[in-house]
Amino acid sequence: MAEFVNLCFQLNPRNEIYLDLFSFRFKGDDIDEIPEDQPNIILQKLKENVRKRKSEKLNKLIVKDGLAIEVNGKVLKKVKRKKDLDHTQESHVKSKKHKKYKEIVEKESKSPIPDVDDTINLKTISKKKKKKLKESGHVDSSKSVIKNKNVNITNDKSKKGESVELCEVDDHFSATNEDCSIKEVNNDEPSEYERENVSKTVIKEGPHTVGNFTVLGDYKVKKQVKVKHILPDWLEEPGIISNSLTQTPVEQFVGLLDETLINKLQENNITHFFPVQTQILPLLLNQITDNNCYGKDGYQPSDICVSAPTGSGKTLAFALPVIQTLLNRVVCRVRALIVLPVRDLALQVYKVFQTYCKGTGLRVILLAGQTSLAEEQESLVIERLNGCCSLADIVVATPGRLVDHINKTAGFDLSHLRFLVIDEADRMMEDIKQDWLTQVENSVLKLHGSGWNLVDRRPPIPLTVHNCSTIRIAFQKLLFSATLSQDPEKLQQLNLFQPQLFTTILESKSKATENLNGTENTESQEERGDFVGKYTTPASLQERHIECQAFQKPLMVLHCIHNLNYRQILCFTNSVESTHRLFLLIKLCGGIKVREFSSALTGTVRQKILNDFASGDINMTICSDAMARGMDINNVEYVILYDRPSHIQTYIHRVGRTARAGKPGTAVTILEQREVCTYKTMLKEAGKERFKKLKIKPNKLISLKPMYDEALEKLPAIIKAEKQGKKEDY
Ligand SMILES: Nc1ncnc2c1ncn2[C@@H]1O[C@H](COP(=O)(O)OP(=O)(O)OP(=O)(O)O)[C@@H](O)[C@H]1O
Repeated sequence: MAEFVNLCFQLNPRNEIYLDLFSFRFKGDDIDEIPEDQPNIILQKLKENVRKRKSEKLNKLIVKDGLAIEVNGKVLKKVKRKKDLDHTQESHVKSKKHKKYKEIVEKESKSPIPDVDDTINLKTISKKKKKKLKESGHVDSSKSVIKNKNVNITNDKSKKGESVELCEVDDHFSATNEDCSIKEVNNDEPSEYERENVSKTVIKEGPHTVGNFTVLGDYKVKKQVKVKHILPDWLEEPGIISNSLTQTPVEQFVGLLDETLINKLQENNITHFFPVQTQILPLLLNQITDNNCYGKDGYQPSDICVSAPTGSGKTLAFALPVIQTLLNRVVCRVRALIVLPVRDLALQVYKVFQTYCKGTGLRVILLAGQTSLAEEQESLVIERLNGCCSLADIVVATPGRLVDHINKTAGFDLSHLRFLVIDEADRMMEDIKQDWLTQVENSVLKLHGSGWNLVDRRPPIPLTVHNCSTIRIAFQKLLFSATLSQDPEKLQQLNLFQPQLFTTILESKSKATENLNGTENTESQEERGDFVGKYTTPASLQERHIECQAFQKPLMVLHCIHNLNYRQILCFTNSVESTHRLFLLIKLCGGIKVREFSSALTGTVRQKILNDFASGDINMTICSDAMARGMDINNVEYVILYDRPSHIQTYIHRVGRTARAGKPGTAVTILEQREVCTYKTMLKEAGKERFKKLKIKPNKLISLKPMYDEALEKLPAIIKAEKQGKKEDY
């Protein structure tokens, strides 16, 4: 019941209490009108709340910043500074209500409030009065001075941006003339937290007299709550990966990296390592033991989380250590599992593993629905006399197919898993709800045999001396993404063990850290908390935006193609439908080899489009977000964001299809006027403060208009025909 009463109060912002309960109806501030014989609990609560609110409001009878005054629930907009308020003593009106409130507040808060005699009450200056004053010439329209014998309010509008409006002052605008000691009456003692974290800045100017007039003091009370980032140490102090792709020669890794792998790198024209590789490779390679079952010195190795820009070479950063760790394996078992959100991506990573495993004897299998489940099962497990044997050392899979195999493939055994790599980890966390991770963990972390085990695979437990006494088979999770969430709550879902974070931070911050030469001060610590949830884009990426009206968006794409001569373009839309429509339109206009790429196409067709694009047979691909994440397409020079993405993560991944591996690239976002502000706010999340706008002269569009209009005319007929099943094969 009490909650219901509270609700009533919350619902009515003007402090008018409507309580229509048990057919009693109370309205307004007159709590004394509420009959005493009503249900006690309601009445008590009701009265209590009225008092509380009134006392709160009295507290707010304050000349606040810019003199925004709240009286009786009404916010009086801006009455300008105290110097504009020359109140006379004669304008002082003793307010009965004020007395009544004072009693209530004193009773409740036991803290004195200014005596009414010491206050100046600025009585109602209604709009009507204002009008009358205006009419009678008491108001100077240029300066909005209300001249009155007693009241003289000046609103100087001359200052730019300070709109001034005199509003109705209903009841009581009170302030003392003696010592200007209207203070916030604080009924509640500040809590421990408030004492520590809320700093109050009071800027106060005392009253002074000008002739017979007393000018009230103005003061501002600003409460500033210091929000402290309280993060676990591993998130608070990550390893920093440089955003500029400075390179370390591969030769420096001779001795650490197996010769076979160094040769393979050279075969693939990789002579230098990128920062993410320089950072992660030694860390993981140093954990390799003779028997790859165990971590270094028998300890369980830390899980690793990496957040580095798109195209910075994350795939090799996990592929090389995984392959090298497994090089000496004797029995073929599934020891590395790489999970990716979509099939195309899984296929891409599978190809990288195949390249570097060739000739090593390690077997890599793709479980992503490329072939039927039965075919995948055949390639995964073989039945021998002594039971099922694994045919794969490394499995690259999508979560759906992986779960299918865990549940349906006899002999698919993950109990020897050494690495679980989760690529595009933030996207994969969304799929956690599908429970794939629990299923994998259940398959991996089961006890070997029963009773006491010398080696076991229990879920991660706190690292204590006692827990270290049993040797554990190493099981390490490696998380990679360009937009890895650093939200501890989300990461918690992944059951990480002693995790370590490596992240790229915004340039200015890294410089600040560099300047400190490794010594930390308070400032750098504050900044450190700042990069949580912030993402970086490749240093070689140029970002632009075009502002236009909604109907002009296709014209802007045509402008990029025909006037700016953009080629090797990936153009992102927000849906499969708009991908198709835009594709038809661009195709009808001609002048460029264009294809569409979306989840509506089969895997084989999608692969063909990717290959054609990479070889230059196609100059433009219109796509949905199916291509936004992780896809490493050779040759992308321009990315056009035809529709504004709703999240910064989507933006980062889309624009990250170009400017990969240190190559130059340009991303252009087409925005409707109304979207510009949201776009800029979104980009500020990625630390972007400067926005470059592509200005397009109207006459540049005129030449494109006939072509565009003609295409638009033809479009409905084509779409209609398609709906009737007459789909043209492009
Ligand atoms: N050290 C290197 N030298 C030259 N090229 C490299 C190097 N490492 C990786 N690459 C190339 O850079 C491209 C991008 O690599 P990769 O796909 O691993 O990036 P990524 O960080 O995973 O990007 P995304 O976040 O978009 O998935 C690939 O074509 C890869 O072959």
